Amino acid sequence: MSKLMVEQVGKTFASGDIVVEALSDINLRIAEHELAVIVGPSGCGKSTLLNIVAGLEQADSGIVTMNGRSIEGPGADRGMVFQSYTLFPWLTVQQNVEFGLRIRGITAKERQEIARHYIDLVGLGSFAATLPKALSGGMKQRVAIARALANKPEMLLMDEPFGALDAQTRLVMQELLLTVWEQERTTILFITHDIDEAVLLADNVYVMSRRPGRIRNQIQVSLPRPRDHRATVSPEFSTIKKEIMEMLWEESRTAAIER
Ligand SMILES: Nc1ncnc2c1ncn2[C@@H]1O[C@H](COP(=O)(O)OP(=O)(O)OP(=O)(O)O)[C@@H](O)[C@H]1O
Repeated sequence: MSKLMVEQVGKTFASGDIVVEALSDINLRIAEHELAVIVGPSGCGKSTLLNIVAGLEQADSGIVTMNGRSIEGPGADRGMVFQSYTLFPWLTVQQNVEFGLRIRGITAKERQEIARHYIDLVGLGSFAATLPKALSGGMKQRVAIARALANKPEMLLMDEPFGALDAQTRLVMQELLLTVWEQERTTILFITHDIDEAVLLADNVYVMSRRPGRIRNQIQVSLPRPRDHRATVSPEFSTIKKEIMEMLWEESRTAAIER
């Protein structure tokens, strides 16, 4: 059984006279422990799909299940990391990471230990007592990842988490995510515009069509693991990247002709 099943999902937004069909007949199956990456033209409905899986939006049609159970709303079983930094500015790194555990009533000792583990895992061991304002963008996203993982989610949902970072930091964060995933093996659904990022991270890249978004292709990335940035110079990497670029280019070109 798939960890996540999205079957024939559709979503239309209507505000006043404006009706936008964001998603149409989306079908997606993500396996347990899979690192799944979604790419697609701008506005094709990637965030809408992720928000439906997160339970923040409701699909108009179709079914979304995790572990065979229907997703009805947000839950601690799905951790989210967004592009924008979402830390509580008045809480230290440690307190931010402990936040969800505190809400769930985990004892002080236990949540300190759990938080410490994840803070160390993302390489922020010496910043536990620091407030977010003293952290760089990359460090804030490390805290966001640690905070999401501390709740031991069944799945991590990541919407362009490195999109606001400079190229160098982004690379460091991609490698960090790969290391974290190798250790924790949490199932990840990750959205990006960056094809290099998609190929470097993914077990499978799901390419969406232009709006209304559908899953156009699934491309398996069988580059050896563990991976780091050196994988990006291999001939296999270039071949997969080219294949995805051509699909996306085709989508953009058709959209331009129809406009
Ligand atoms: N709450 C909303 N109300 C009305 N329209 C919306 C809403 N959310 C999304 N849309 C529309 O649905 C379409 C898909 O948006 P979505 O943000 O999911 O796309 P995306 O692929 O994530 O875009 P991008 O790559 O540019 O971030 C867009 O046309 C957007 O304007």
